[in-house]
Amino acid sequence: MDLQKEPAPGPAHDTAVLLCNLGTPDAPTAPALRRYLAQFLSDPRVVEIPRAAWLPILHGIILRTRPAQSAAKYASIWTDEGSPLAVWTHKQAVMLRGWLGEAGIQAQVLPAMRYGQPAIAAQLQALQDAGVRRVLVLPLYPQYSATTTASVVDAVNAWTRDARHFPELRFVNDYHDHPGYIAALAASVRAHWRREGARGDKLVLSFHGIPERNVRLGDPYADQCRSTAHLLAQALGLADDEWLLTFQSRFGRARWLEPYTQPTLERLAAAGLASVDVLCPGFAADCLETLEEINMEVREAFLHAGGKRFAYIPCLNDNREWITALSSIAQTHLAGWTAPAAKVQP
Ligand SMILES: C=CC1=C(C)c2cc3[nH]c(cc4nc(cc5[nH]c(cc1n2)c(C)c5CCC(=O)O)C(CCC(=O)O)=C4C)c(C)c3C=C
Ligand SMILES: [Fe+2]
Ligand SMILES: [Fe+2]
Repeated sequence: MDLQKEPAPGPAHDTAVLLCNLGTPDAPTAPALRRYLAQFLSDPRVVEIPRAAWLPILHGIILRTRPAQSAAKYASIWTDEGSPLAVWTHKQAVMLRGWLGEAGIQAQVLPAMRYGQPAIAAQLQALQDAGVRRVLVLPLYPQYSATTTASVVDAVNAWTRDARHFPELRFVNDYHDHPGYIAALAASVRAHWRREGARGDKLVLSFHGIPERNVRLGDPYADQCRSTAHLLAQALGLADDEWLLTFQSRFGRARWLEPYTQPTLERLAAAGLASVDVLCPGFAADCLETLEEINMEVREAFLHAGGKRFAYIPCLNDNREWITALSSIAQTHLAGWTAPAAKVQP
């Protein structure tokens, strides 16, 4: 699938939604990973270490070893259509366009990636060239973090800095407590329980981590993850000892948000916890961090430590209730741009 060109632009509309996700390598190979990780890890929003100290470590150490290791992990989740993150984001853009159309809102919806392709700048340029005058930037991060959401805003601003006349812009900061998002998560957990015919002893809600220092400096991410987790547990009617919030994907040696997913599950398994259901509510689409890290690495660690049953609940992906929520989030932010013109009294 050519993600750069899809979905087809369709009839011209002057309003658009840019559906932004993190991005993914072009291929599960070491050279592709080197390009992707070089862009990703040199973003000052992602690694907040002074450039002069960080860039020699990045280029001298990390980019010599990590690309091959990460490529092998990506190879284990790659599909005929490409990287799951790209495939799902693309599908979400197509569906959102259809859902908005059903609601009487004619807007183009394009997927865009913060790192890799299709780049945010290229998609904004394509919209501008197609005559779009208003763009809603919707990052697919339910919880705001400077490492992710603000970095998308930076990429948009880098493009506007070079443009003489750019479209009117709006941004969605987060949707961590949006009732439609929480309801879609709850429905997906209930559907999983029904499919399995059983519930685990605990529902584990694993969010991507960030450095603990970022939170101390004012990043609202951790609070928003806790808020999402509580709202979801409440929607499912879970008692406090029936669920658990953890943070995954630690990078480097600094302290990140705790409790860490894998060590926590290993400790609980060793202490006799037999069965878990695991959901990653902070990821709008399945990707390396969910399919490989959680459903392969953490699964194996849990079972190895004595756990008996590890059931992974997929991300919202193309779930219809979720696309309805996404459409509602978009509509709220499009208000006034796409509403039918008000009748002017003579
Ligand atoms: C180095 C620091 C990193 C921070 C901070 C970080 C925050 C963060 N990331 C996501 C979502 C995703 N991250 C993904 C992969 C990934 N993340 C990091 C590092 C940091 N992330 C790396 C180096 C990688 C690449 C893979 C690897 O080599 O380990 C992905 C998956 C992308 C895919 O192609 O499937 C997602 C999604 C969030 C939400 C977040 C902060 C809130
Ligand atoms: Fe990450
Ligand atoms: Fe990871």
